[in-house]
Amino acid sequence: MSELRPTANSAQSEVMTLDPSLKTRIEARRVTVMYGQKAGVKDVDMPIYANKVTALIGPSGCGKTTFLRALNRMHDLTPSARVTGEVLLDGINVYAPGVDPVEVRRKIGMVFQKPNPFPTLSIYGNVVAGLRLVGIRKKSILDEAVERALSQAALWDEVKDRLNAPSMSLSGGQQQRLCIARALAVEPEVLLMDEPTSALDPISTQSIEDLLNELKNHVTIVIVTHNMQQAGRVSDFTGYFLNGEMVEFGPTSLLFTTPKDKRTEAYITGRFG
Ligand SMILES: Nc1ncnc2c1ncn2[C@@H]1O[C@H](COP(=O)(O)OP(=O)(O)OP(=O)(O)O)[C@@H](O)[C@H]1O
Repeated sequence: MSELRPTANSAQSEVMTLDPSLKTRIEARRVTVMYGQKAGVKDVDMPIYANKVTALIGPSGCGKTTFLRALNRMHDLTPSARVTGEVLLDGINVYAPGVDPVEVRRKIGMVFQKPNPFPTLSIYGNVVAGLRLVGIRKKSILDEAVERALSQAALWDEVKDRLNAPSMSLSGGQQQRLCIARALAVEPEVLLMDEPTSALDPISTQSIEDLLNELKNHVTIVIVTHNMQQAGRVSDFTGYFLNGEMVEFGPTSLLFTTPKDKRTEAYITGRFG
């Protein structure tokens, strides 16, 4: 049955016929993540296009987060997890011997479900944390990075007069935008977002959703969401996962209106999941 599997190549060539200007930033090839004897995701092929938002959707436990974390080697930090297959970032396999996982995570940053600013650091201190870690000390460079990253995260105007205030003095939505600014400060190429609005109120959710549309001018975005309406609002491409497999991938507008697979159709019409 493997010839029926939606491969990155088949999905890719079809999508690129629709828009030949698309540039592939990441290509996942046969990515499998095992937790002990159990597969979290199996043989996933998927293209991630540059400066687009790609949503990963599917019912709880289908492997969305597992796949997302495979993209920037986050599973290296989970002793029970083992990843096989390839993740090509601009053509280079991030799992190849000699590739530094810390550098991979600088290029492919991550924002988590719950806002997690460093609680003992100020707003400014949070944004520059990654830059300080790599030895950048010059105040003018750090100041510039703070203004740029906070502006990109649509937080600058709200905090520019209190950059030294504790990060925990911000609202939940502002804390999440601070975490986005922290991730952007090191100028990643890709930003992975794992249900970034699930802990936020509707107004903060909307401000993050509005932000994504602007952010994709600077960075490629992959977002896990269990909210199909959100995927429809924010994403250009969508991958539908079920039982650890990627069932279907395509432009969001097509996948939501004319899904090719009966299982995708059942999910998006609410008959399942
Ligand atoms: N650290 C782990 N150890 C063992 N099994 C795990 C681990 N993390 C996830 N799993 C299993 O892998 C499968 C996929 O989980 P995953 O969290 O990726 O799904 P998900 O689609 O993101 O779910 P949700 O929408 O509920 O967050 C599930 O069966 C889950 O129980």
